[in-house]
Amino acid sequence: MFGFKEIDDYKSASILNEILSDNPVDLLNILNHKEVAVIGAGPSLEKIDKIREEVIISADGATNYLVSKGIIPDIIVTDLDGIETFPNSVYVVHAHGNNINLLHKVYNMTKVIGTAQVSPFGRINLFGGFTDGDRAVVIAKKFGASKIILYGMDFDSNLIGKFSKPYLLSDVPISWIKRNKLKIAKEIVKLTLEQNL
Ligand SMILES: Nc1ncnc2c1ncn2[C@@H]1O[C@H](COP(=O)(O)OP(=O)(O)OP(=O)(O)O)[C@@H](O)[C@H]1O
Ligand SMILES: Nc1nc2c(c(=O)[nH]1)N=C(CO)CN2
Ligand SMILES: [Mg+2]
Repeated sequence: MFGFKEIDDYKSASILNEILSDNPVDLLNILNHKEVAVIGAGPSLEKIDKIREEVIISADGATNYLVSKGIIPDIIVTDLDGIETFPNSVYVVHAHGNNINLLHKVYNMTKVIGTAQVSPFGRINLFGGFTDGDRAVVIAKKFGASKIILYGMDFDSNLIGKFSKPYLLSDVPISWIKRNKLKIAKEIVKLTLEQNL
């Protein structure tokens, strides 16, 4: 559907594997039995009033807005094209065929877990999920969150939120690719939140 090339996904994952050091981050310790807020970069992001949950996970571009408001996420899930500020959070960095040129951003991070959409190897994990937002939900669920609350997750919107990419000055009409990415994200979030594991 999107024309992503598996060989490029492997290339990106291999480079990330080389960049990462053995630096175990215990996601279970952060997330198990916790109430978790997952923050996306939809247009409603700027309307967030208060985040009451114990743990905050931001999805890529949403991080820039949160940090500008003085909110430092505990965990940042990113494919590197939205994030432009690097607080001392735990990062879950996703390598794929279209972000090889952005992997240098990992040098700005100290606590990093690598993921990719290929079979796991070395320091590369495969937790599931597709976009940064739904992967954040999958991770929260996998590592034992007791409750997951979504903010800025506007899957049916006709707009891409302006914090999605650093170069956007306002919300913009949704592209074909983003609409279809959000469709997949919505389905994964629904199925993940329905799970009673
Ligand atoms: N209307 C929306 N616009 C942008 N993001 C949205 C929207 N609704 C929900 N989101 C969620 O917010 C997350 C963070 O947004 P961002 O655009 O930075 O994500 P991304 O997954 O890195 O996307 P991309 O593939 O464009 O790099 C998305 O992954 C998505 O799950
Ligand atoms: N190669 C490639 N893989 C992806 C991409 C992408 O843009 N390129 N976007 C994703 C969800 O945002 C998930 N996976
Ligand atoms: Mg991104």
